[in-house]
Amino acid sequence: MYIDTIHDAIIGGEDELRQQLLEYQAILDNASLGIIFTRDRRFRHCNPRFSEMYGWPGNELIGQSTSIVYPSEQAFAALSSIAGPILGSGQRLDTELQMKRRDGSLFWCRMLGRAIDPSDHRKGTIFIVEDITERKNAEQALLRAHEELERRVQERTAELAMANARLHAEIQERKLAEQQIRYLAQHDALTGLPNRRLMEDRLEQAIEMARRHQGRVAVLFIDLDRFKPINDKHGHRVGDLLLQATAARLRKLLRAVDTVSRFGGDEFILVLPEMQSATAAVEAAQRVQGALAQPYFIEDHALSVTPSIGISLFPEHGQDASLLIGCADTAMYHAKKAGRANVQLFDPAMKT
Ligand SMILES: Nc1nc2c(ncn2[C@@H]2O[C@H](COP(=O)(O)OP(=O)(O)OP(=O)(O)O)[C@@H](O)[C@H]2O)c(=O)[nH]1
Repeated sequence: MYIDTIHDAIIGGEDELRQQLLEYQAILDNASLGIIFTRDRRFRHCNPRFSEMYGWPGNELIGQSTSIVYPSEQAFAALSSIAGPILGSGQRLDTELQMKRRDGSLFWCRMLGRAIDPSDHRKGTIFIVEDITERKNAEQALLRAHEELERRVQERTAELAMANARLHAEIQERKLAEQQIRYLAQHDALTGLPNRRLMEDRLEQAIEMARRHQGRVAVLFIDLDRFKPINDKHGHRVGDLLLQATAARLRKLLRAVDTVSRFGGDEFILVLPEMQSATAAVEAAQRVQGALAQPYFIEDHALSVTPSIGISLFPEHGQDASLLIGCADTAMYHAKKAGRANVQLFDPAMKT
């Protein structure tokens, strides 16, 4: 069909020119890319591949406005505003855009354009068009797959962060539980004071330290006098409150290095490291006695209870915790025998 046009265009019938035109025509007819010539934004010429790509058979596009293959007037205007300056300056237009087939369906194109003579736009423009729908679809599928992957990674990261937070919380809970168990194993439930086991540990440590520095440790064994009648008269509950109040008073008297513990029942043991002398230990015991002898006001009852206190000293009375506790107990027993409410320093003669 294009052959006729070329025949018409050949004036003079020079064989060489005719041959050249036939060759160009063959290129256009067989190109796998769509090729068009436009002038004044109208189709002047389009090759079979272009007609096939856009669904316009034969010469139907020739003479029509090029806007007919754009999805909308706006899309056409947008492309024109980009293409105008590029083509006018002699550069090659290279763009990707959606175009419209005759049946209204859209497809993706790569469009290359160049003015035939940039200095004279009336000479028209040549456009080469490639259908890149498959590549675009593949790109979009890849993009969607990438987005999906990104979403899953984020989801998984969030899940892991939550699992991590749960794990941390569990570890924290377990640590707290362990701390609580350790605390309960080392403290007296009623008064919150260190229990016998913890006191013995601390006493061993104090002995070790004193041994290294040629120091002295005092052990004060305190037993409340006639505590049983308070229980009997006011009830066990008041007795408990009195034991708690006693513990609070003892705590107040002590230095940071000292340990006050509940040994059991109405018995308390004080471990006083860094003791200068036996006299200093006796004075400390007397201060304890004075503080405990003050009346207690518990649930409208004014209660008085005195302590009997026995003292032993490291290194004079024993080399380990159990010996020192035994000596302090013996001294306390002597305080009871001496009429209660007094302080006794251990003397080996007490054991005989
Ligand atoms: N309320 C209360 N009483 C307790 C607790 N533990 C032991 N007791 C009581 O404390 C009393 C201790 O009595 P003892 O030390 O033997 O005798 P006491 O009456 O203090 O007399 P002396 O020590 O000889 O002066 C007993 O009646 C125990 O039942 C406790 O946790 N709470």
